[in-house]
Amino acid sequence: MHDSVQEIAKTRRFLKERLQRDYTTVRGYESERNNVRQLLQRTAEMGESNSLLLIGPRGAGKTTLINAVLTDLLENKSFVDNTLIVHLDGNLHTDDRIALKSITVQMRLENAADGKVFGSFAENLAFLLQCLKAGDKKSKSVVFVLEEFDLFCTHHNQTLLYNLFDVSQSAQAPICVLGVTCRLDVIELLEKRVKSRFSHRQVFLFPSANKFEDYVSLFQHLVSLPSNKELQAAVDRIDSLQMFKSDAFTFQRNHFDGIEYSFDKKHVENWNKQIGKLVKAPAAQKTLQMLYDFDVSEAFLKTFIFRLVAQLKADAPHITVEQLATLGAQYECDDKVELLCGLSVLELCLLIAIKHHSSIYDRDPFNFEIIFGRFSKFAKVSTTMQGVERAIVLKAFEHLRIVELIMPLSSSGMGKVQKEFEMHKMALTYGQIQQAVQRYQALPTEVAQWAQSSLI
Ligand SMILES: Nc1ncnc2c1ncn2[C@@H]1O[C@H](COP(=O)(O)OP(=O)(O)OP(=O)(O)O)[C@@H](O)[C@H]1O
Repeated sequence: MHDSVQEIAKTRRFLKERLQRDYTTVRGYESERNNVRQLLQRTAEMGESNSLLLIGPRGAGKTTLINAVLTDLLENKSFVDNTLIVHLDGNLHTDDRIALKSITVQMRLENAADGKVFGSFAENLAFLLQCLKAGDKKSKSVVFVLEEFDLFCTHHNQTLLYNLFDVSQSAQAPICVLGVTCRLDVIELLEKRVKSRFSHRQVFLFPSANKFEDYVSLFQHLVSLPSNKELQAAVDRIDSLQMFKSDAFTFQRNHFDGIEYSFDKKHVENWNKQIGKLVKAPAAQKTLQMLYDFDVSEAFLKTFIFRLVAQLKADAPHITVEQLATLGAQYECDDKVELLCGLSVLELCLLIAIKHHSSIYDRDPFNFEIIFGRFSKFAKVSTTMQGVERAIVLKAFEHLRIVELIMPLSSSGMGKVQKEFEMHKMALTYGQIQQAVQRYQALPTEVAQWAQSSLI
């Protein structure tokens, strides 16, 4: 066999890396991509300042689109020479001071700014931009990419946004501000003075649903291995982008380093042949159809494949139909039933008591006392539950509430009503309890019988 242990390890690592880090191949969005590309080009080549918001739902491919455009532009030498890219993220740069510090670092101007005292944010930013002007040569352009743009709107006075948009509107220095967000109403979040400085250029990304055949070929593409030539191109593309990003964002860099990404030709052939067979198998098609119905997005498919690829090992060197089906089944299963199967027998007994109470009293609310009474009747005649103390049963009842399998009727009652008398309702269907009883491992027979009976 050509599938040596090393080749399998390499395959697994390569496929995982590609799924995680190949942000450069974007499918669709042609016009949106051109739009962003032209804007960046104009900033770099003509020194125009611009601002633009890229808006779309989570996982729509906004970041991917920007990275793909940047990678394209990196092939152009004048763009590389004339441009600096600064990445900011609303989740990381939670206030303007942190953001400014990061901007300074990413522009590699810590030394120039060291020891200087600035009167205002605007002064500081102006200084940084001024530093980019070298003698009488034209100034370098700066592209600011603001991920989670909406979070910057919550900063005090929106100072960063105000200043960036202000510069982008005046002729101080060529900058391009690209905001990325999933909030459609983001414009409404801007203060009046900020809004008036924004160019109101907005690009919306709405993912169009793939056809099922395209979904299957995408799956096949993502799990197939490229030939060695294509492989090198892919690795170079990813690395060139990483190298270009400034130091503050190089934490992901060089992941590809130290690994020789060349595969044995025979191994690639075998692997791809096997994948070709896999996607044609009816059982695999069924699983893919289920995934397609569940979520058509590429982001979801990639996560699924990642989990699949992670299972590759020396004694399981191929992706099989069975693995695909088992993993797919996990998306179909009921999480609540899984949770019920992890409860203790006592907790499950309480749920059975609740179920009996609900079916007798037409889903009337219940409290601990009611359920304890019902449980005690069963415990008296049972061998496994006899002698369980009340305090322990109360603890189990409270646990059911913590994991939200039962819910208090009103939160206002808390504190006033003693906890044993607080009314609750069930957040489960009878079917879910029934399924859990059937699937629970080593459940005492008497408990299972009690769950079936309608007498108690
Ligand atoms: N059109 C597309 N082409 C290629 N990959 C895509 C596309 N759409 C989504 N993806 C994939 O989906 C995943 C999420 O994409 P990305 O991070 O770009 O989304 P996003 O819109 O920026 O999400 P968020 O709002 O969470 O930042 C990535 O793995 C990306 O490769």
